[in-house]
Amino acid sequence: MNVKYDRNLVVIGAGAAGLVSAYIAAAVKAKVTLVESHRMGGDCLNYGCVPSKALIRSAKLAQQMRRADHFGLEAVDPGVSFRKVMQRVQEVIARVEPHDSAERYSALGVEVLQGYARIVDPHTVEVELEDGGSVRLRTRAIVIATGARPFVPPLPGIEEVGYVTSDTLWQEFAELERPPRRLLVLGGGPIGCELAQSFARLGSEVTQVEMSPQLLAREDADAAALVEAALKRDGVQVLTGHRALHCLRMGERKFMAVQGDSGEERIEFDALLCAVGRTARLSGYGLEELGIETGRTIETNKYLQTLHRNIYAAGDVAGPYQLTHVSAHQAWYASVNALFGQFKKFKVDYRFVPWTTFVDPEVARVGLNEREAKEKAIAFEVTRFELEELDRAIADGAAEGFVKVLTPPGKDKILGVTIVAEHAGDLLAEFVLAMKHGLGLNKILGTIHSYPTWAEANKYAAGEWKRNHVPQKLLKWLERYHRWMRN
Ligand SMILES: Cc1cc2nc3c(=O)[nH]c(=O)nc-3n(C[C@H](O)[C@H](O)[C@H](O)COP(=O)(O)OP(=O)(O)OC[C@H]3O[C@@H](n4cnc5c(N)ncnc54)[C@H](O)[C@@H]3O)c2cc1C
Ligand SMILES: NC(=O)c1ccc[n+]([C@@H]2O[C@H](COP(=O)([O-])OP(=O)(O)OC[C@H]3O[C@@H](n4cnc5c(N)ncnc54)[C@H](O)[C@@H]3O)[C@@H](O)[C@H]2O)c1
Repeated sequence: MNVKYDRNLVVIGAGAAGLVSAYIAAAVKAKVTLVESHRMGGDCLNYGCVPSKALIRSAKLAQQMRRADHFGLEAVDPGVSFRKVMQRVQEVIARVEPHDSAERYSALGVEVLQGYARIVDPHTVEVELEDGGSVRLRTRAIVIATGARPFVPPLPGIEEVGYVTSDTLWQEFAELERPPRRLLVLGGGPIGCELAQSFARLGSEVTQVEMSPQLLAREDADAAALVEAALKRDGVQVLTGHRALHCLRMGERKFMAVQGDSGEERIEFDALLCAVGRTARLSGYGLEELGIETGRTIETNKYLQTLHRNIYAAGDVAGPYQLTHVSAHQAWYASVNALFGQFKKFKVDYRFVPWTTFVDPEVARVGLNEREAKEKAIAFEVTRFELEELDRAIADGAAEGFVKVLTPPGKDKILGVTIVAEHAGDLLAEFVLAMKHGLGLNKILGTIHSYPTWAEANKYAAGEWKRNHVPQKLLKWLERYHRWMRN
């Protein structure tokens, strides 16, 4: 049978994964349609990375103003107008928006449809258009990039007390002149930590509840301990090892009951922020009807293909990471495999995925940390360089943190790096490049780093490794040689 399609690719969802998938398809001259039901740019631009980083910037400045006396200036009360801070957040979104806009993508050759997409059969996508009516698109391949939404735990009483999530807080708090007086942050992951610190710095009394024994449960204990200390310094009351039980409303007063080692306690709050993870969007657009398997995310093979081999998934809906740059990375595989898979397919490569949590100091990681190396029974050595030794960190008044590198015993190959530092996310890039291209610590040590920069910390970590691995026999021999030269 000779089947004809009107399109090579339909991409559902215009967040990081969908935008990049459509971009690549258009760049290689495929006929591609991108469907978005809500806002172009998805979570990252509208509710995630961009607004949170804009808020973090204002919060950091407020804290620096309070600490100005550490720099020989007069410490001042920043006099926060929260409404203006939130206005700036929206301005930042507006500045970034054109990068993800329908106009830009149309100009790149992508057909952009505003509407809700549903997969009717493996080659047909029906779109309920925003401005009325619907269209049916016949396509060779589909990329599902529908993202994730905040998970709200089914705690008894939570609906009665009310809550915000990363999806709603930007709107709900927009008009507040002051940030909520008592903010309860549920969750000690990246969202909880970034926002708890920011709100504390902007003037809220923040209590953060996390059921794991440490914040940022995926990171090593030494990194998490520095984050906890930093949050506490900013006034956050950190309750790790505490599980939320239920919420309670008494008139205007709102409480959460939490269970810790020392029993149950009640925390009173004015606003509750739920940051206990994000769940993939899996229903309402055809997955069930087509029998596409889902667990926490859409199940795919290593080529990002679903059960139906012409339907691919990328981004938060595919997992296992929930990061913008991983969504973009997966998008390359999904779109290239969808368009050229009949010639060659590529397995998605997760070996060198970096990530940064933008607390102050930042926590950045690539590859293994100690916790994972132990879990996987991988032999490793640890090399640490402390930032209190770094000239630039001292000059900047931020000499707190470390660069920690894991290597196989006796070898300079980099297995993984954790950095806790003011600019950890940027510092990490050198190690990501090194790991990706098989460069060891000797190569980093042999590279000139300008003085005085934060990047020197990477070189000093490599230097630390070298010092610990100088062959002792050779040193003894050199000592004898120099003695002989003196005589
Ligand atoms: C507060 C916060 C801070 C974050 N900070 C960072 C950070 O600093 N760095 C980082 O890397 N990541 C960060 N993230 C995570 C990052 O935002 C996500 O990993 C990323 O946005 C995922 O992109 P995506 O394309 O998979 O999904 P999304 O951005 O969620 O896009 C999916 C899109 O699909 C649309 N859609 C869904 N169903 C349909 C349908 N049936 N028809 C049409 N359209 C549909 C949705 O409307 C949505 O726009 C943060 C997230 C949050 C919440
Ligand atoms: N800088 C970044 O890259 C960045 C920033 C924000 C978000 N993100 C992405 O968004 C994802 C979601 O972030 P998140 O912080 O919402 O989720 P998360 O899953 O990373 O962390 C949620 C935390 O909430 C805790 N928790 C769950 N239920 C609880 C309960 N009932 N009581 C107490 N604690 C409870 C969990 O133990 C966990 O530590 C992240 O995994 C990340 O991929 C990335």
